Amino acid sequence: MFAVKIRESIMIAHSLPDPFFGPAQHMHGATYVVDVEFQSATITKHNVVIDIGEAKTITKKVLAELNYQNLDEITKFNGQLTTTEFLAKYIHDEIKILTQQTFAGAIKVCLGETHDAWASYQGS
Ligand SMILES: Nc1nc2c(c(=O)[nH]1)N=C([C@H](O)[C@H](O)COP(=O)(O)OP(=O)(O)OP(=O)(O)O)CN2
Repeated sequence: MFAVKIRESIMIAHSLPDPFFGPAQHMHGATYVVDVEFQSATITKHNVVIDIGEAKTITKKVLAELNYQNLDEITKFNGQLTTTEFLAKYIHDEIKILTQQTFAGAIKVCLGETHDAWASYQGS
């Protein structure tokens, strides 16, 4: 299996309004390190999984909607607990849509929320 991984980061604010999350029920900030891995059993005629420039451009486009935002104010997240797992899948799904013409492999999105905690979503 081949893979290309790129890294970006975003800063957001949000709350997780459920007693399950203890103090994180209240508004707080997070800086996520966002790792996006493009996986493929084959490589193209140019011997790449995906052009790294394209991978970064598309990832930045998806993240731009979230960066410096209060996620509680984003209408499409209404009623959702915007956990790291939820955001990893959301970012995955958006990147998948934007790469549907150019990349047929699997995508894994891993969000590092602190130096010692991560969550990820891997598509098929
Ligand atoms: N599986 C997840 N668990 C938690 C998430 C998450 O996104 N996925 N998010 C949070 C909070 O947003 C925040 O990042 C951390 O909150 P905090 O209560 O300080 O963290 P801990 O649960 O690690 O710490 P304890 O205070 O020991 O409970 C929380 N969990």
